[in-house]
Formats: sequence, structure tokens, C-alpha cells
Amino acid sequence: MIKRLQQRYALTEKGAKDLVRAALLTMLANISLMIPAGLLLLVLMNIITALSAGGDPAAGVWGYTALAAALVAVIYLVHYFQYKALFISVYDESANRRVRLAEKLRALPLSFFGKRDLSDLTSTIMSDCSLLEQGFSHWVPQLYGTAVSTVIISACLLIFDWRLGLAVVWVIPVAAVIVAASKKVQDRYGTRALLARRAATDGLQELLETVKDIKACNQKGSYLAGLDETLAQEEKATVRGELVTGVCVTSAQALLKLGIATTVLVGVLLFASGQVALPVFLIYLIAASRVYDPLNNVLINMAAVFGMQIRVERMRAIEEQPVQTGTDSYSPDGYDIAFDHVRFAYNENEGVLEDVSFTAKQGEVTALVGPSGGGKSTAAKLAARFWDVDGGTVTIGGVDVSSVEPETLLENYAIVFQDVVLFRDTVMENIRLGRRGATDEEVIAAARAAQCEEFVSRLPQGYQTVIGENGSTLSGGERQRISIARALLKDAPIVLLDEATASLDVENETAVQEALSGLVQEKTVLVIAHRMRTVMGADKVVVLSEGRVAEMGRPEELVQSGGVFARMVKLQQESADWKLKGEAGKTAAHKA
Ligand SMILES: Nc1ncnc2c1ncn2[C@@H]1O[C@H](COP(=O)(O)OP(=O)(O)OP(=O)(O)O)[C@@H](O)[C@H]1O
Repeated sequence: MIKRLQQRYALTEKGAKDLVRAALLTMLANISLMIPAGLLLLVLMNIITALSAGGDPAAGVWGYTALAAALVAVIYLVHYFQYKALFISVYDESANRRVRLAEKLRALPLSFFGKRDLSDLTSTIMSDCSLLEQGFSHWVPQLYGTAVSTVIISACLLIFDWRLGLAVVWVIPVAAVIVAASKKVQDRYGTRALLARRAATDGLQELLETVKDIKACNQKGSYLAGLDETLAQEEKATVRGELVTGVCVTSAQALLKLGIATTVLVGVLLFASGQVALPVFLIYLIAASRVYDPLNNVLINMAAVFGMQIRVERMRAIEEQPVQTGTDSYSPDGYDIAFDHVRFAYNENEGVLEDVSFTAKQGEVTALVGPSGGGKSTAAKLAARFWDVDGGTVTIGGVDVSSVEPETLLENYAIVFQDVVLFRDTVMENIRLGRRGATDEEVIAAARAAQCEEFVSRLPQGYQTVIGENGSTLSGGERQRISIARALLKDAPIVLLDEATASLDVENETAVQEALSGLVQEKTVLVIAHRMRTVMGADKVVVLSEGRVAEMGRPEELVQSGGVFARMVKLQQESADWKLKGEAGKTAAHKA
């Protein structure tokens, strides 16, 4: 049973055991609430017997009082343990689930994130986790616990007096059949509402991310009309879902109320014909409401329990994703990066790299150049095992990167990407990310070498200034210099630079180039650069065009050979002579 619960609700073994414990304690709590009715019956029967025999109706009052006090203590204890089982252990499992999910996301390859919508992932991590937390503390144990306690109490009621018992319990299986029969419909409408809500969240997130471009393109009206439509669809789907649930649940609840009526009817008939005593009749009336109360609660939450399954599936889909694994320690022979007949595609049948072979030697700068979309960034990312190749191998000092655990592998890489990621933290901490544990002096030295000093000194609190989300308070060039400082601080044997100096002005670029020359000494440097100034200083150029190596060699040799590279150099020289010219309100490119 534990295994089945684990599978059904994506729980750990401990989580499943806690769920069973919580359900058992809920069952006990429900049953314990019936005990006062039993005691009341006992007291009433004794009083009636005493009165009819002319005895003292108050006899045994102290005994009953002591029994009642003991029962209160038992009920309190059962509810105390139920509370602990429901909330404390369920929240433990929930915390573990979140940590497990975060660990999993950390270990997943980038290909996974490329295929998943970010807002969908965020909602799985945030809202699905919260909903499951609520489900396992408020709904699921109650569902199972109430199901068992209802069967037990119903059996007792039927055994004690089957006629009154039947009058109370007949509605329960009928209500259960209504709910079970409506499960499919509730599932269908619940899923539609969830998908519509996701589409609305996606739309809102996209709006927030792209509001600048939408305004710039003057598309606010048409974009908002589309978003309005998505929100209207969500509203419609949610209302329909609620309506279906409402109809099913209210029908089942109304039926339960009918049970009280049949109990009264049967009870009055039996009492009038002298077949049951008044206290028994009254106790069945009390028992009826006690049985129906927890059932009512379960019915209210039934739709939510049905809806939980979709979220469990989404959670499980993430948990079952294959992760990139590998050894935690490796001993490469130097740090040459070698691509050997590498084949790679992001999506099936859409090859990006085909039969790519080249070596970036340690102590040299290897420049990847070529037309846009040729596969330069992809090759650099494969070198750091952001993705795994589909064919061939990528090795570092002779060790296949796919055999090394990604985090261990990345310890040997300093990477500067085109799209710099900064955190809402101080400049100091943003740079320290390059090497945790670096002293303030080391951070400042790296920042100086990356030409950050000049703009940091202008910030209100210098290195302690908190920069906005993703460095929004800094210019593109400043963000990139922080990223270079990080790489300098890391001082790793392999350096990957993707258009590292693209956002810098000429003056800063020269300074940063100097800093980078210090960084790259004795290292394996793979640089992606469109600017020929950067490329001509490289030891080796690999021209990637349409995913294949078109040419390879020293830059001067390639210029001489008159191939693709020579053509690129010529084009860049020509483009340096072009300028924009405004003419009668029109701006056009003309050759000067
Ligand atoms: N995450 C991704 N998912 C799917 N396709 C991608 C992804 N990243 C890149 N591509 C595709 O792979 C091809 C190579 O892209 P890549 O970024 O490696 O080229 P590049 O030579 O670095 O281009 P650029 O010089 O413009 O940066 C392109 O067709 C691109 O559309």
C-alpha cells in the first residue's frame, strides 16, 4: 500500500507512511466524536430505568462524570496526534519535496529548460507545491480517514438497530456513486480550467517581459486584445469548472440531508409502534449528523482532490527527467578541448552541428567565427557540457566531458556569455559569485582588472551598492565588465568568451582586452567574436558555417587562402567605411 501511495501521489516512503498515519488518526478522531453519543445513550437509559423502577436517577453521576472526563481526555489526545500527523509531518514532506525539486532542477540539462515554458515551471514549483501541501494536510488524509470511519460507524449503527441504521446510512453509498460517476466530468473541466489558468499566467508573464518591445512596436492595442481574450477564456473555463463541481457536490450534499429526514421518519414510526426507545431514536438522530459532517467536508474538497492528480503528474514529470551524471573527480592530461566528429541537434531532425572536429589547445586562443547561426555558441556550450552531444565526443585533456558530473566539470571553466546574468545583490557579491570565499581585496583586484573601478566609484555605495534585478540599473557595458571580473576572479584553466566585449565602447574594449590577455595566459581559451580585431589576435581560427567546419588555421594563413574567412575580413573592412545618412526624414545606409 505504501508503494502505491508513493506512486499515486509522488511521495517519499516516509511521506506515504505519514499519510497513512494521518488517515488512521483522522479515522480515530471521527470515531472518537461518536463516543459522547454512546455515553449519552447510556446515561439516558439508566435514568429512564431508575425512574421507572422508582430508584434514584442521580445514582452513578460521579462515575459518569469521571467517564466523561476520561473521554474528553481521549478525544483531546486523538485530535492532538491527528493535528501533529496532519500538519507537522505533512509540512516536513512538503519541505522535502521543494528541496528535491530544486536539487532536480539544478541537475537537469539545459535541454530540459529549452523545452519547458518558464512560467509553467515556476507555477509547478510554487503553486503546485503549495496546493499539494494543502491537499496532504487538509484533504487526502480526511478523505481516506473519513471513508474508513464512515464504514465502521455505519456497521455499528446497522448492528445496533438495522432499521434505524439503514435509515441513516442508505444515502452514503448513493452520494458516493454520484461523486464517483461525476469524477470524469470534474476531471475534464478541472483540467481545462487549469490549462486556461496556465495560458493566462503565461500571457501575463510574457506581457511583463516584453512590455518595452510591445510599446516600441506600437502594438499595445492588439497585444492587449489577445491577452483579454486569454483572460476571458480562463474566466469561462473556471466558471464552468466550478459549476460542474458545484452541481455534483451540492447534489451529493442535498442527498445527505435527506438521510436526516428518513431517520426522523423511520424513528417516529418505530417509536410510535413501541419498537425502539426514545433515547435510541434520539441517539440515531445525533449519530446521523455526526456521520454526515465529515462526509460533507470531504465532498467540498473532492474536486480539489481530483485536481491534485494533474499537479502530481506535472511534479512527477520533472522528478523522472533523466539528469546529467558523471564522476565527481577526474584527472585530465592538461586542458586541451578536443571536438571529435561532433554531431548535435537541439530538436530531432534539425541538425545544428555536423561532423565538427577541432582542438583548442592549452596556452592558445582559439577563435570560433562564422556567419550568424553557424553554431559557434552551441559549440562553446557543448565544450562546457551544457548539453550532451548526439554523436562524436568532446574531451578535456583526453577525458570525455560526458563522463564528468557537470558541476565538477564547470569548476575548471570561467565563462563570459553574451547575455550576462546579474543578481539583485551588491556589486561585491555579484563579482564574488566567480569564486565563493574570495576576499574583498581579491574581488576588488578582479574588478579593477576588468575596468569596473571607474563606474563602481560613481555608484552611491561603491562596491556595496545593490544593483537592480538582473543589473537593470547598469548599462550593458557595465554589466559585461562585472561578468568579466567574475571570470577573472575564478581564474579557471579554461576560458569561454562569447562576444565578451560586444557591449563595450572602443576605449573600454581596449582596456578589457588587456585585462583579458592577463586572464588567458597559459589557459585554453575559446572565444566567439564577430570583430576581426579580436579574431586576428587569436592563435587559431575555426570557421563554423552551417554547422560544419568550413576552414581552420592561423588567421593570417586563412586571409591568404582567400576562403570564407578572408571574405568575412574583407566585408568587415568594407562595412567600417559605411555610415548612416539622414535625408529628408528618411534614414538610409549609403556607402560613403
Ligand atoms: N536553445 C536552442 N534551442 C533550439 N535551437 C537553438 C537553440 N539555441 C540555438 N539554436 C539554433 O541553433 C543554431 C545555431 O545557433 P548558435 O547560437 O550556436 O549560432 P551562432 O553561430 O552562435 O550565432 P550568432 O553568431 O548569431 O550568435 C541556430 O539555427 C539557432 O536558431
